[in-house]
Amino acid sequence: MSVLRADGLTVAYEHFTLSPVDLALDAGTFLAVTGPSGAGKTTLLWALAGAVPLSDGYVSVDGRTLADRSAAARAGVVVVPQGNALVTSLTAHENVLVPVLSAAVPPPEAADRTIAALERVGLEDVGRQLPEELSGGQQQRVAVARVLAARGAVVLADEPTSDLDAGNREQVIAALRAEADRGAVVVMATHDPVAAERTDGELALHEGRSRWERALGPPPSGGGAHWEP
Ligand SMILES: Nc1ncnc2c1ncn2[C@@H]1O[C@H](COP(=O)(O)OP(=O)(O)OP(=O)(O)O)[C@@H](O)[C@H]1O
Repeated sequence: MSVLRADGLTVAYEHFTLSPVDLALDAGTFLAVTGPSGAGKTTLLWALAGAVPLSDGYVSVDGRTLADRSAAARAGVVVVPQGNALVTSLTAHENVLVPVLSAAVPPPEAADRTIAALERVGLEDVGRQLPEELSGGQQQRVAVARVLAARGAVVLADEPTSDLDAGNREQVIAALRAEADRGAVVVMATHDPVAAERTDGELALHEGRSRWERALGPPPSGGGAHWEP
C-alpha cells in the first residue's frame, strides 16, 4: 500500500509558477485536480510523475524521492496523458499489451490483463483496430486501459474523460475508482464537475495556486489521506 507525497512541490517556468503544493495521499485515495485552462493541472500531474524538474520541494512514493521520470516509473507511477499518446502503428490491444510486457510481466498474464483492461472500458471488440480507426473517445479509453493493465501504485490521469459521453465517462470513473479500491493512489485532472464529484476530494488550481475546493474526507480507519498547507 503506497503513499504519494508532495512536499513544497514548486515548478517555475519562464511565464508561470506552480506555487508550493503539499500533499500526502494514502493508498486508496481518489483525488481530483480542477481549475481553468492554464491553471497548472498538467504541470502538477507531470511533476508528480517525475517528468517536470522542480524548482523546489520533492515528490516521494513510500518515502523514496522521485529524482526523475525513470525513478517514478520504477516506483509504479503511471500516467494517462492528455492526448492519449497511443502508438499509431500498434493496434488497441498492442498499445495496452506492449507496456505490460516491457515491464517483464509474463506473457500469459500480460495478455489476461490486456483483455480485462479493455473490457473494463468497454472496448473488448476493438482490440484489433489501429488508433486511427477508433473515435477520439475510444482512443481515450484505450489510454485508460493501458494504465489499468499496468497496475501502478500511483495513477495520474490527465483529463481522461474529456472526449467521452456520459455513459463512457461513468465507466472510466468507475475503472479509476476500482484502481483506488485495488490500493492505488489515483489523481485525476479534470474540467468536468461531474467527474470531479465522484472523487474523494478536489484540489482546485487557479493561476498556479492551489486550494481545497473539497477536502479529502478521513478514511474509515481514521488518519490517512490529508493535505498539509
Ligand atoms: N514546458 C513548459 N514550458 C513553459 N511553460 C509551460 C510549459 N508547460 C506548460 N507551461 C505553462 O504553464 C501554464 C500551465 O499549463 P498547464 O498545461 O499545466 O495548465 P492546465 O491547467 O493543465 O491547462 P489545460 O486545462 O488547458 O490543459 C501555462 O501558462 C502554460 O503555458
